Amino acid sequence: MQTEAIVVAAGKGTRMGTDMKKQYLPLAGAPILVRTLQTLAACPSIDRILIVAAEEDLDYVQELVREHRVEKISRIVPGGQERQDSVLYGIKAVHPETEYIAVHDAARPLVTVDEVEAVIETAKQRGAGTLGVPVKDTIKRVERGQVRETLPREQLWAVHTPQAFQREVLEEAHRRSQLEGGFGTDDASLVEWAGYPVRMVQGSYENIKITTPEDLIIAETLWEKRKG
Ligand SMILES: Nc1ccn([C@@H]2O[C@H](COP(=O)(O)OP(=O)(O)OP(=O)(O)O)[C@@H](O)[C@H]2O)c(=O)n1
Ligand SMILES: C[C@](O)(CO)[C@H](O)COP(=O)(O)O
Repeated sequence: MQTEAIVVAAGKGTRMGTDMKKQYLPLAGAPILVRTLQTLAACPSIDRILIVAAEEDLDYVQELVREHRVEKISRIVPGGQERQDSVLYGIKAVHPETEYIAVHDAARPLVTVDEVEAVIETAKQRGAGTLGVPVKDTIKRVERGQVRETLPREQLWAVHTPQAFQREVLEEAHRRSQLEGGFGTDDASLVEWAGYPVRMVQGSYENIKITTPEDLIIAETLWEKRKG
């Protein structure tokens, strides 16, 4: 059962507001993308890693992989306008023998090997799984500044990556989304929309997505704490 990881790294990092795209900023001395790739490469269940990067960054990413001796990299392919497009281009480029695909954000470098392994195992057992954590805040739905409702927190989870799927399930969800105009900020939502069940795997609150400048400070602190 071969598993390929698709690492999406083709975003612009607009909310970070730095000149350098956030996936290339250093986290404890190495680029965030490299930190993410190193963890995935250490996962026994992952056979290959495909990187999706912006067209203009393809040579730079190739150089990063070489310089940091990242293992298991199969291909580096250009991404698209939205995250969903980048994942689709990745799916189209996976190795023909791939049976399971784990999609992961380059911007989540704090994921652990155990978390990745747990999600892939879930995909193998149940077809589709995502990491996530129960929300800690009370969540309200707001329209034009007016609170409309307070959602039942016991049912709400914040969703992380990786998200892992049987290859055919992910392919069908993306194909149908493209044909019927479906849009999702994650892959699990496309798979749900296509009618497949998705299992939630509880992960860690540390698996943050580096999105705004304070996330980088938090990530540095967590990284240092792990080093002991
Ligand atoms: N067209 C896109 C958009 C996003 N991503 C990737 O998807 C992950 C999650 O996206 P996000 O954190 O929102 O990154 P950006 O889109 O870069 O951020 P922003 O919305 O602030 O521009 C990131 O690893 C990002 O590089 C991608 O591969 N292709
Ligand atoms: C996939 C994701 O990281 C799950 O939380 C998230 O949906 C990405 O969203 P973004 O708008 O691209 O940051």
